[in-house]
Amino acid sequence: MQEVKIYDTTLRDGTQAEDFNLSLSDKIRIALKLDEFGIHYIEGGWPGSNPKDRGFFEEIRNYQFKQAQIAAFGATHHPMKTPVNDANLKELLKAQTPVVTIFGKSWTVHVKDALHTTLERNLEIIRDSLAYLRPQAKTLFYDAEHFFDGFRADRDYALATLEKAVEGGAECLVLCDTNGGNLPGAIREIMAVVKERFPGMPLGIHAHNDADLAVANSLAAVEMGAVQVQGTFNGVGERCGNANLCSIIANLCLKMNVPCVPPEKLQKLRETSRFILELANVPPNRYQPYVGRSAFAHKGGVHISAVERNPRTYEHIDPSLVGNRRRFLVSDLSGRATIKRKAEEFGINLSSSDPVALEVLNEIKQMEHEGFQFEAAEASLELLINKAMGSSKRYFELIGFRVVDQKLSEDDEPVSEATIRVRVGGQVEHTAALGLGPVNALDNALRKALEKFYPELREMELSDYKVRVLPGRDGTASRVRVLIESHDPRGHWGTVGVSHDILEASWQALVDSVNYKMYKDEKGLNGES
Ligand SMILES: CC(=O)SCCNC(=O)CCNC(=O)[C@H](O)C(C)(C)COP(=O)(O)OP(=O)(O)OC[C@H]1O[C@@H](n2cnc3c(N)ncnc32)[C@H](O)[C@@H]1OP(=O)(O)O
Ligand SMILES: CC(=O)C(=O)O
Repeated sequence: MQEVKIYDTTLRDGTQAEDFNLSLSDKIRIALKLDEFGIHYIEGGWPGSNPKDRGFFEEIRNYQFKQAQIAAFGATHHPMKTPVNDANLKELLKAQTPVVTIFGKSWTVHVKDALHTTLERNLEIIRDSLAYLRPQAKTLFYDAEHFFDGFRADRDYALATLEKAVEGGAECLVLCDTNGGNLPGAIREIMAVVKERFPGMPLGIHAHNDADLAVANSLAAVEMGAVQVQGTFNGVGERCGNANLCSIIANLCLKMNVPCVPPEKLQKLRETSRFILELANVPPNRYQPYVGRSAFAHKGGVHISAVERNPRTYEHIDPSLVGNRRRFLVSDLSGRATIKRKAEEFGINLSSSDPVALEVLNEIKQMEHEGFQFEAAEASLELLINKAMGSSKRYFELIGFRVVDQKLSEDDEPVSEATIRVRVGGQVEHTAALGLGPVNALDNALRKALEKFYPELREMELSDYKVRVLPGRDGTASRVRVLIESHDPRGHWGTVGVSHDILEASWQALVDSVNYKMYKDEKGLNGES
């Protein structure tokens, strides 16, 4: 199949997503990352829209790109203006990008109701806008907004808009499913008509995800001969998003054998996806196909037992091809094979026929029934398996703790204070500490008591603390589950506690976290549990 060029619009259409915002320097860093990954075109923004986007185009000129070409995006000229006096078109040229992309109206409803002009005038606008840009634009693309909806409403008119774009000098006609409501069958049928009408003209696709079909529609367009696919990393974009390039690129390379990015770059897919989310401060979707944390996570005991024997039984590709990894989750859906596999991951030799494996399995099932969850608390799980194997070490013993929360008046912030007594070896340590809230006070007091014996605890920090009220009892009498995530310079790990008492649940998770830190340091492990 013919090579498909990937046109990334994360920096433009991506930023039209709710809660997805990028600074100018984020945009530059993402553009460089996309270039490194092997993307062909990077749409940097709309220079006629705002100073940040104009700043982007000024600054990006100072960087050398390996193969990516930067595109500036904008609309055809305003109906009441001519191309020469249209500020938007002028800004597009001032951006001095190797690629200019403009969108125009294909749908009669849009021409009349959104643009407030006549069908005839819109045809002129399209042709004249492109013709004005043509002499100065090295590469000129035309995004036919709402093309599929427009075609269904008035096929001849929609095709006439493309004629005008070709007359104006467009080098690629990018057909857009702007409202994201079309089905792959419609994309195929309409692409077939356009292909016949414009033989030899490169076609592209720009699909939105409102019917959850943007990826399928983009791939259908490629099957019909599209040579350019527009989309965004992680599928961010206006409303429900744009076609997700992570899935499109992986599917083109691994399922359709269509060359798009260099094969060796595919292993950077997950890293690139994460990099962009990190800069936008958006939490990753763990269920995202190919690149999500759960994309190759196996939970059902039957699945794990089979994947152990042959990964192909429950994996559609080798996760390493896209830079992801296989994970085995322990839960009340596990079997002995899961425990054996998990123990192996922790460097513990435990056969699935060993009675300890069954003992651990039953204990986990009982604990999960009580509200524990080990998927995000693998450090607690590792300690539990060690204990069952008789190889756990007790680093300290609690003699007792007391936590006091005092609010002296309505206007005062509450003050939390914890006192704790622990025994380490033969020595008893008695300390007190204040904190921002009772859990923090308890954490501070415990560390203060232990740091004298275990100075490495100073480099450990809690990075996340989550409380979840478990169903079953009413209101404040409910059981709660506390999940704590901790880290040190070498890794991070999760621990869990469950109780009717939020402090007790926090204490359990806290103790596991401290014990795990000392255990992993002793074993020379990096964490990541
Ligand atoms: C399908 C897409 O995703 S297209 C990209 C959408 N992205 C954005 O809108 C983000 C950037 N947009 C902006 O910064 C602003 O909307 C601007 C600068 C472009 C325009 O701002 P304003 O001039 O204040 O207009 P406003 O946003 O209120 O309305 C849009 C204008 O664009 C016009 N317009 C819309 N599409 C087109 C088009 N294809 N060609 C020419 N004009 C168009 C509308 O008719 C309207 O002008 P009017 O009010 O004079 O009739
Ligand atoms: C051009 C564009 O962003 C769209 O039609 O969705």
